This record gives sequence, structure tokens and C-alpha cells, in this order.
Amino acid sequence: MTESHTAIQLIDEAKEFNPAVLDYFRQCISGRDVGLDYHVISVFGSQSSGKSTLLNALFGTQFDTMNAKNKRQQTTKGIWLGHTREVTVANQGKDAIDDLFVLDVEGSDGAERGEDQDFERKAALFAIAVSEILIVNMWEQQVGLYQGNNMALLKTVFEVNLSLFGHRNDHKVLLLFVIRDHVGVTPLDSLRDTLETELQDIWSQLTKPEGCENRCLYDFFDLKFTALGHKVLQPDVFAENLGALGSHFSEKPNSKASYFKSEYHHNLPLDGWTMYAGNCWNQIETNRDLDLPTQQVLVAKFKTEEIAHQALVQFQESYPRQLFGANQRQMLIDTLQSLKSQCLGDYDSFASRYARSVFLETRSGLTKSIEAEFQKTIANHLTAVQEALIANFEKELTAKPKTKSFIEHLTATQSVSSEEFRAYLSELIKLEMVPSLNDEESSFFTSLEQACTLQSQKYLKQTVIRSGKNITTGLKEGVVYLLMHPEKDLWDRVMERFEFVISQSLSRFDVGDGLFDFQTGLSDENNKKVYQQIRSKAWRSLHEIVHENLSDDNIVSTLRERFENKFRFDENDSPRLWKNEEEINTAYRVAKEHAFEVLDVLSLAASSDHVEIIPDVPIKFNDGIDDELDGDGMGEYEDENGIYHQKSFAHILTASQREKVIQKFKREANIAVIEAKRSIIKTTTHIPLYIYALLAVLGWNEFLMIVRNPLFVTLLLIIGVSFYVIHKLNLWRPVMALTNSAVGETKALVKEKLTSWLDGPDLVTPSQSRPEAQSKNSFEEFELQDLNKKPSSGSAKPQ
Ligand SMILES: Nc1nc2c(ncn2[C@@H]2O[C@H](COP(=O)(O)OP(=O)(O)OP(=O)(O)O)[C@@H](O)[C@H]2O)c(=O)[nH]1
Repeated sequence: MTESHTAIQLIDEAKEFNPAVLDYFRQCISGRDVGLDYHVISVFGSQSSGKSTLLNALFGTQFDTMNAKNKRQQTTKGIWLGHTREVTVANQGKDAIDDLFVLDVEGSDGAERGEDQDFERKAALFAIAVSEILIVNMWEQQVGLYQGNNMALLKTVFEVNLSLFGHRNDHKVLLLFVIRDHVGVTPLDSLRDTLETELQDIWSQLTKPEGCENRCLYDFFDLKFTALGHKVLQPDVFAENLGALGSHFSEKPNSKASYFKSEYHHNLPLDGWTMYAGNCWNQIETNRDLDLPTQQVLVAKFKTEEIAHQALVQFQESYPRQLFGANQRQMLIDTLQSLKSQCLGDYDSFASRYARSVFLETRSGLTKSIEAEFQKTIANHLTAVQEALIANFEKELTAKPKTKSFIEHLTATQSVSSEEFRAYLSELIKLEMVPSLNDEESSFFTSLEQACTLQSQKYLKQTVIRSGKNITTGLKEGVVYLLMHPEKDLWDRVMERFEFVISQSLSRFDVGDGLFDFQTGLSDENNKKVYQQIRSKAWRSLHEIVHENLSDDNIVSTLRERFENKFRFDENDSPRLWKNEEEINTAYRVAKEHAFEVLDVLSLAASSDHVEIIPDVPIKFNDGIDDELDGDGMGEYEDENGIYHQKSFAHILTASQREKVIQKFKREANIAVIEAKRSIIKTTTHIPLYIYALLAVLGWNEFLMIVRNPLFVTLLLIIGVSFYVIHKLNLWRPVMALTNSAVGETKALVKEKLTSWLDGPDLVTPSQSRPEAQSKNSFEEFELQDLNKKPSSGSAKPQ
């Protein structure tokens, strides 16, 4: 199986670079990763000097050769490229070698181009720019003939080499002189001396660029000489010499016998060679300065980017599209790390052969692309982590320890969550999967801050609601009683209670000097606002309690109660027994006055020194609706007739309501008076007059008998004096009470005696046998108690 391919024309007669060369390369390397393990050599020499014949014999290439039997004319036009992986060695054997690309350059003195030396110079420049070894092919008889075209060619080679590598110390080219048709009369050493002398002469005559004046030929070139016998006359010698020559190509590169040295190599991976060669030719052809380092960097840049792109495409194809949840951190890390190392590994294995600086620069670009991809995935993962942490933060916060205030607990929990997230981030950063997670960090802290604010607001709201409820309960307990039993200083007491309830409910937030701290980290000003909000709610509760309990009907019944307490009971809280109308009228006036004493107090909330009570903060009547008002902060309300009224804390009764209350009260008071007056008529009219007449007629004899009897007269006198004394000393009431009590006791005693007499001494007690009797007694007792209670309920009123 042959290891060489048909040659292709790399640069044609019209000086055009063949774009098909890339396909030719692909064909030659058939998918193998050649890297830097390849070589490029060029062959120069006069036209028809047997160059193609030599290459074909040595490397098995298939360059066209001239058929001398027909016509001596130029065969190779432009620059041809051949490929081989074998070389002819001793005894016509073949040795395998690294991929070798051979440039067969158009003969230098061809009649076809005439005096056009331009192509020759360009071809030399191109060959030196891409080759490691320049084979100079010449007939033995050409040696020593300075005017020969080979020497002119070598001058050109020297010049262009200086222009390319004059300022570099790291590159050399091997000039391999192959002397053809060496019949052996002049020994090779002699020929070599002659050639070297000639080369030195040429070198010394060169116009060297600045900085290269003192540099010698050997700074830039290594020289090797070999000779081949006459191909036609000495075929065996030719074959032997050819094998010897070939063995230098088959030796291990950099070994002593090998022609290949690393300093000759252009250190450009084969996959970039085509582009490099094309660029170089383009520069040469357009007569621009051929700057090899720049060209190499350009190629390296292009190729590394191409490799990076391929690696990235591969990376994206196998990139996971799933979302990694908060508890899938390890899976995320393992997946991403494996993808990254796979992608960079792909890149490194192909791109690391190019210029290191370029390789690293492109690698860093590739890393950035990988990280940009990771950033999105990690950001999504971190969003899930963030949500989980914040949910946990809120959960922790609800389990509030009793030893800490809310703000202390909040701050501690917040810092635990922050630390946890920071540790999470720094671990990811350490893994070098993303350069920075600053955005994610700040997003987390913003969310955490929002969650803190929300929780603080929630806690504050709860505090406000709870305090509001406590205050409302406290107010109801104290204020309702005060309103139901009003006194002249009612509002002083109500306000006292109001302040007391508020301060008691907010005692744990009280920090002295009238300031409050609601333990949510609010500023003094905001704490003050919250306090005012609570106060506003307290005012609203008070407003509602006052206005609900001081309705028209309630006020009327309060007045009536006050009136009746005064009207029906005397100073000793005993029920009054009316003797005459005069007494009723007097009691009515007094009781009415007593009732009306509190009407003003119940109509308008004002302190005892007549200052109307105005809430010190605006009152909101509807939560969520900002209806703060000017003035005393009252809202509007709609009455049953659809008329809007201004809500005012102090104004309880309007003038018309007050008038209504008075009228209603008067009606009820009048009923009480009428009842009282009826009770007098009943006592005075229940004995008809004819009874008195009948008494006088029927009892006349008895009357005279008494008058005539001194004992009765004395008795009458005693009784009369007693009545007089009792009347004078106004002792009727105690006497009546005593009498009643005595009668009652006697009646009870008699009943008891009768019962025991009827039932017999051995029977059960009356209370057991006659529940109805007990019930009656209890009822009487209850009535008595109730009677006694009435004045006492009056006395329970605040004095
Ligand atoms: N005497 C002699 N003739 C040779 C030798 N090698 C080749 N030739 C003949 O020289 C002629 C030119 O050979 P080519 O190999 O075509 O020469 P070339 O240098 O490639 O020609 P161009 O490509 O046109 O420059 C052919 O007729 C060969 O047979 C040799 O070693 N000695």
C-alpha cells in the first residue's frame, strides 16, 4: 500500500493559491491527529535538474517528470505539493516517517519566465516561511560556477531569510545541497569547500538589514552536502547514494544523523498549516511585509477559536436542561464540573499546540462562555436555595424564644440565614464554576431584607391588633360602668381610665419619657407613629363605647334611674310613703333636678373644668381606608335618613336629641308622679264616709261609756300625749316600722304555732312539709331584700 498521494499544484502559474489544498490535507491525514508531528521541505534547483525525479525516487511522490526523449522543457510550473509517509533507504528499502509534505518549486532558470525574477523571489520567500529544509539540487558541473543561476537563487534565499528571521535567534533552516551526477572525480569534500566558499562570498556581499550586520551565515543556516551518482550511467551507485540520503530523513528527529531538528520547525499544528501557508502567500503576493510571528498568531487565534467553538458546541449539546432544586447541590456540582472538564479537555488537546499566549487567551474566553452558561443554571438553583432559606427563616422566626425580644430574634435568625447563604456561595466560587455570584448574593440579601421587613410589619400589626383588643376590653370593663352611673366628673374618670388602660397594655414597650419601642427595630419617629396608631384605635374604641352606650334611650333610662332613686327613696334609702301631694311635688322637683344634673355631662364630653375632650390623634374609622381628617380627627357617618354628619367624640347629643331625651324623660317621670299621687288617693279614699257615720251612731253608747270611765279617760290622755310627742318629734316612721315589724313577727309566730298545733309535735318541720309556705316566705324575704337592695344599688353609685 502506497503512503504517498498524487501531488497537487499549491500555487499555480498565475500565482494563485489553491483553495483545494485543505481537502488535500484532509485526504492525506485521513482523520489522524497529526499535531506538530509533520515536516515540510522544499526543493530548489535549475529547470530540468532532476528535482522531481529525485523526490519521486526518494519519497515515492508522484511529481511529473520530463520525458527527455521528447523535449527538454519546463515540467514543474508554480509550486507543487506532495505528501508521503515513507522514505527510500539502503537497498531500496522503505522506512516509515512522520507525515512529510514536499514543495517542488518551479525551476529557477526556465526559459518560460524569461527575465521575470519576481516569482523566483516570492517562491523562495514562501518556501522559507513554511519549510524546515531547503534542498538545493544542482549538477556537479554547476559547482564553482558563480554565475550559475543556483547562486543567484541562493542570494535571494539569504536575503529573504534575513528579512524573515533577521531579528530572531530561535529559527534556523537547513540548506541541503544535493549534487547530481557526481561521478567521483572531484571528492565531495572538495565540492563542499568550494560551495561553502561561494556561499560565504555571497553572504559577505549581502546588504544586511540594521542589527544584522555582524551576523554570519551559520547563525541562520545549517549546511549539509550530499552527492548522488549518475542516474543513467551509475544506477547502482545512484540507488546506494539515494538510500544513504533517505536514511537521514528516517532517523528519529533531533538525533545526530537526522536532518530534522526542532529549531527548523515552525511550530504550527498541521490543522493550521494550510491557513498559515495561504496567508503567507497572500502577503507575499500582495508585496506586503511578511511578518511570520503575526501570521502565526493570527492562525493560532483563528484555529484556537475554531477549536474552542467546536468544544463549546459539544458542551452545549450535552448541557442539562433540567432545574436543580435546593437539595440537589452535589448533583449540580458534579454535572457542571464534569461538563467543564470535558469541554476544556477537548479544547486543550487540540489547541495547546498553538502559541501558548494565544492558546491561553482563547481558553480564558472559552472558560468565560462555559461560566456564562453555568451562571444561568446556578442562578436558577440559587433562586430555589434562596426560597428555601427564606421559608426556613420565616419558620424559625415564628418559633419565637421567650428570652429574646422580637428584634433580637429577628436579627439572630437573619444573620444565621445570611451566613448559611454566604457559605453556600463561597463553596461554589471555590469550585471555580462561576467567577462571581455578586448578583445572586445581593438578590438574596434584598429578598431577606424584604422578608425581615414583612415579618416586622406582621409582628407590628399583630402587636397593634393585640394591643387594640386589650385596650378595647379594658375600656369596656371600666368605661361602660362609668357611663351607666354618671357623675359630674364622669369624663375625668373616663379619661383617667382611658390613659390607664393604654399604659397598662403597652407597659412592656414603654421605655420611659413617654417613648415606646415596639421591638421591631423601628426609629424613634416610627415607634411614635405606631404608638399614635394604637392610640388612634383606642380613641376609636372609646368613641364607639361612648356613643353606643350613650344612645338617646340609654340616657333616658339613666336619667330615669337617677330620678327614681331620688323620688322613690328617701335619704336613708327607704321607700317613700306619700302623705300628700305637696310632698310628692317637692320630691319630684328634687329628683328631677338630680336627674338633670348629669344631662349636660352625658350630652357633651368635657372635663370637670369644662374643656371639651378632643382626641390628641386622628381617628381612623375604617381600617385600610385613609380617612384621616382635620380638626379633631372624626370621620363622617350617614344617619338613617341618609344625611351625613360629622363624627365628633365630644358631641354626644345634638340639641334636638337632647330635647327628645328631656321630653321622654319627663313623660316617664310624670308617670311615676301620677302613680305616687294615686297611691295617696287610695289610702285616703279606701274607707267610705258612711262608715264613719255608722261608727258614730252605733258606737255612741260605747263612746259615752269611755268618756265617763276615769280609767279610759286616763288611758285616752296617755295615748293622746304619746301621739302628740311622736308627732312633734316626727317619730312616726320608726314607730310605724317598729309596729310593722312587731305585727310581722307576731303573724309569723302565730302561723308557726298554728301549724305546729295542726300538724302535731312529731311531724316534720313546716319548711320541709310545705314548700309553698317556704317559697312564699322566700318570696317575702326576696321582696324585702329587693326593697333593701334598691337603695343599696343607689348607694353603690360613685359619690
Ligand atoms: N543525467 C541525469 N539525468 C537525470 C537524472 N535525474 C533525472 N534526469 C533526467 O532529467 C530530466 C529532467 O528531470 P526532471 O525530474 O523532470 O527535472 P526537474 O528538475 O523536475 O524539471 P522541472 O520540473 O521542469 O524543473 C529527465 O529527462 C530525467 O530523466 C540524473 O540523476 N542524471
